[in-house]
Amino acid sequence: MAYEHLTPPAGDKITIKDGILNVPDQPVIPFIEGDGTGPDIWKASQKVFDAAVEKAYGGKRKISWFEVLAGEKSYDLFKDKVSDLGKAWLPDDTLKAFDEYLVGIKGPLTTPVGGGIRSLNVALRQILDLYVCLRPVRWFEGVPSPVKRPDLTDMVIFRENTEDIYAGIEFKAGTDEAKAFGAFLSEKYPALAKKVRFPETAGYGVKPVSEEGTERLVRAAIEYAIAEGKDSVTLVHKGNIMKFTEGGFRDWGYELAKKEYGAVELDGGPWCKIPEGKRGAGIIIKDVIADAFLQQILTRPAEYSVVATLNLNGDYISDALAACVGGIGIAPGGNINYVTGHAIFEATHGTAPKYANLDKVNPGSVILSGEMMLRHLGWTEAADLIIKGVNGAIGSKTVTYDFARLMDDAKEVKCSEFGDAIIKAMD
Ligand SMILES: NC(=O)C1=CN([C@@H]2O[C@H](COP(=O)(O)OP(=O)(O)OC[C@H]3O[C@@H](n4cnc5c(N)ncnc54)[C@H](OP(=O)(O)O)[C@@H]3O)[C@@H](O)[C@H]2O)C=CC1
Ligand SMILES: O=C(O)CCC(=O)C(=O)O
Ligand SMILES: [Mg+2]
Repeated sequence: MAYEHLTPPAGDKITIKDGILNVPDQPVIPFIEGDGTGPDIWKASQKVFDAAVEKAYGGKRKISWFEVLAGEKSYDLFKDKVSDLGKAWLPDDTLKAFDEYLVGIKGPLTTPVGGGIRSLNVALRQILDLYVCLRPVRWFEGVPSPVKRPDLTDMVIFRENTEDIYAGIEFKAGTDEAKAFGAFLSEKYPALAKKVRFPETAGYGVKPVSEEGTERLVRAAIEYAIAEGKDSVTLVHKGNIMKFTEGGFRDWGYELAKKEYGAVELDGGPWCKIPEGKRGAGIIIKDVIADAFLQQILTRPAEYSVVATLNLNGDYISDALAACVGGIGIAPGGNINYVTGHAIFEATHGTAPKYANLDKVNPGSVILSGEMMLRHLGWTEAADLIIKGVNGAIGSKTVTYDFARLMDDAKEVKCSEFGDAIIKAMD
């Protein structure tokens, strides 16, 4: 099927075979600029990516950027041209491009609170089945932080990205759907229906969490720990209260570690360890209840390394951990399906609308998301240059407002200037 409104640029497709990506020298990479501060951030970031690739490969490799639309820019363009407004927010062309070219990157997209459209960010993850939301959290020397030892925080979050209460199965209070759901409960499960304190005015949410969904997420986390030489994978859940969803996540996670990696219980369990002679020998699989985890990331961060968790917990944990190492101005991520090869890299933060078009915010999260993307593609030299550039810019205290307000003697620069400082520091 041809594109309806888009024309792809010259370049080649990234493909996957037996789980290994094949990356041409001029890959077409679709991107969404994003809403709010997205355009400012994207402009600064793209310049950094191109500079890093040019410097690393001297013209032998080059990204062929393919702008695809979603969010407000798309809606404004297509709202009068389509009968289904959902397709104005997220056109089929955009989905086709991410599907066809496998790996892409995006800026943040707005989601209204309460009513209005459901999250386009979540829709992209669900439609492309990007089951891992990978969010590394590390401290860059010199970044101001509210904790005493930010250097002790070095974690990688594997957030399940397709299930949980986050999937958006909800019934609004007072609607026929909510009434039907309440009636179904009363009829089939009268004891449970009694637990709904105010049935006449209750809205409902459904929280699907499956064995398959848990297994593929936990498998990805353990594989990462093996590949990167990490010593533990921690399952973070609220399984004491939500026994068959969050508790299921914990139990299925441990079972997978035993079944596929031969992990054996330590001191009667449930913690377990992959024994000598097996792939991943020495890795400990442990678990912690989510509320305790949120205080321990402040009090004992060094005890955690790879973290596997459910969708909503992962959302909260991402921002909390990002704050420990300097805030969401510098918190990258990637949404990945390791089987099909589909991936969309994106920052942890949102559109920060009050700063839109001021050329003010920190582009660091999208720049580091691009760094993750380049590393994911095997373009390690370009990725390393971005890290060198970020370290150099921060080291010289040339930073955006979010860092500058917490640093002594910093030179506050604009979003675009921070990108330029990163490029300069690549030399
Ligand atoms: N994946 C995505 O596309 C995401 C989209 N969203 C959406 O974004 C919208 C706004 O959400 P909101 O809750 O305000 O969260 P945001 O992450 O957009 O912003 C919250 C605050 O975080 C700080 N911040 C955010 N981005 C940056 C940056 N690049 N540099 C420096 N500081 C930054 C600012 O703090 P300060 O005020 O202290 O300067 C900002 O006010 C919502 O519609 C939400 O749904 C949210 C998260 C992810
Ligand atoms: O989709 C959104 O608007 C918010 C998503 C979010 O906060 C996240 O994925 O971290
Ligand atoms: Mg979030």
